[in-house]
Amino acid sequence: MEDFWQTCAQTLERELPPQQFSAWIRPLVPVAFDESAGVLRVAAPNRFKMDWVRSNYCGRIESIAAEWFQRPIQVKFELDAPRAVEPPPPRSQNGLQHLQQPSQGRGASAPAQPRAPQQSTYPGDGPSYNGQNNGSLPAQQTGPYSGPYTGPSNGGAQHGGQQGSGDAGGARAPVHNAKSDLNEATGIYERSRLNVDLTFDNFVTGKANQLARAAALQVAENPGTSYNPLFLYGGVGLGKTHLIHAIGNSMVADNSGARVRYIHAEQFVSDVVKAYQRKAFDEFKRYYHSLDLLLIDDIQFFSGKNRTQEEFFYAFEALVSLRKQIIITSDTYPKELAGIDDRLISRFDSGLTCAIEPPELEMRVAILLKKAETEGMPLPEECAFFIAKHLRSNVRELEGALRKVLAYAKFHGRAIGVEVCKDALKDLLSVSNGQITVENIQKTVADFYKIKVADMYSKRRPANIALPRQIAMYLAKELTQKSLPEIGELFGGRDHTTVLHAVRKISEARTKQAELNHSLHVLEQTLKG
Ligand SMILES: Nc1ncnc2c1ncn2[C@@H]1O[C@H](COP(=O)(O)OP(=O)(O)OP(=O)(O)O)[C@@H](O)[C@H]1O
Repeated sequence: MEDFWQTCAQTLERELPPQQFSAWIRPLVPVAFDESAGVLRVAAPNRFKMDWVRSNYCGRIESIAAEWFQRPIQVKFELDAPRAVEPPPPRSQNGLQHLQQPSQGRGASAPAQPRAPQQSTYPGDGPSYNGQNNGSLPAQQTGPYSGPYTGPSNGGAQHGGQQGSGDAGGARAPVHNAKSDLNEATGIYERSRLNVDLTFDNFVTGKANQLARAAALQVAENPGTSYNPLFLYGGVGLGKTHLIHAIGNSMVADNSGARVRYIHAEQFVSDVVKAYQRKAFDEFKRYYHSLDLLLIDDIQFFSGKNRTQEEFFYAFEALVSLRKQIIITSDTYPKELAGIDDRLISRFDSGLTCAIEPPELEMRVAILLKKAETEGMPLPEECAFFIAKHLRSNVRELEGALRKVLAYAKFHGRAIGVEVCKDALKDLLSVSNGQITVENIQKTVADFYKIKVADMYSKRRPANIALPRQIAMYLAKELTQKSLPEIGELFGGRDHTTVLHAVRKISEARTKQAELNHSLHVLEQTLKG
């Protein structure tokens, strides 16, 4: 594995600009290689990097691995290093009321003078800005916070594969003249961190996301006036990030002068940390409060970060009062967010909150067909159905599977058909089929609702048992290949109509009850490991 990783790293080092290689590939550590399953596990130092690397480099690493091992290899990313620590709120625990003055305590050890965060361990650490600070230059600080807001911080956005990044979150501070250079040299996409590839045009719509898409379009057409904030939530890989980039791209297309900024919440935390280190909150505010559109992704990362929440609160108030648009994504709906101040939660709730659900079969098929077409390798419909039937959880997983099938067919010189899909996805399919059994579901749901597993088969019908049992039946139908009678049998010999009733009831209820839907997401993710 080490030999492979060395070769892989060398290959990528040759292929990528040095900043990208240092920022994204160098920090990766191979963890284990499961020879029989053909699965290589690789650790990334934080979630932001993990997601980025997964979205942008996974395919390439897998193809290098396929060449090296002479067979398809699946690369799985996982988290490695501890999370960042943000500065304390200025004076009190309850955060939002107290703005300026960094506090004492841990913060007291922060530098008295602004300095370049060269030793930064914050999660948003990224590469230097588009090669302008390539590491050979000494990091200099011209003003307390001159970098990120003229040449914005690395927000984790994806610019058509051209990863730009700023100093906030970067391993180094901007060079002395970065401000003027960046103003001239960087275009709108570098400033906004928008990914030009994520648009409304290539966002496939279905029941699962039509409301969210309609709201997003409405907001893109009438920013600041229709729904403010727009709060989109849903499980991993369901298209939240795609949709908010689409809004940003649409707004920029309509008005190239619009001040748009996409930022991942972890990066915002990192910006707060830097503003604190450099005593540069004025500049921080000037930048964030002057945007026309702020797109902030995965707000759940603000959990427990009081100072960040406070700064965000002020940015929020400033922008909304100026009728500037804010769009937020999260893995859950506002009231369910843990460790977030109530005042923020009530503000998140004050605009429009929309869920994005896992895609239904037809939508999964449509997504696969569209993605394959974009790749220039049309996929026969029966293959799209085959993949979509077996992989149900999210779009990212579908994309990964499609990449595998296309690479496998190319590598083995075979025409794409269901047999190729079966071979290419063998490991993936056997893992997911093997893991999720009805027994597994019964146990997981019973644990989740704190009832006995035996209640899954019993005839008892109090509500606190009946509902989890119906949920378990629903999940059994969704996540296994069992028929309704088979499921009924495994639930204490119940009739298939009882199972059908449960499946219909839960699938309808989850579209209306956000809390239930969230619990189902958690259960689905748990079961899928
Ligand atoms: N409806 C869709 N149509 C086309 N592509 C989609 C759709 N939904 C998601 N995708 C693609 O799936 C991938 C994952 O989507 P995205 O990153 O937007 O998910 P997310 O909900 O933000 O996930 P996370 O919570 O993990 O950040 C992206 O490549 C995105 O383009």
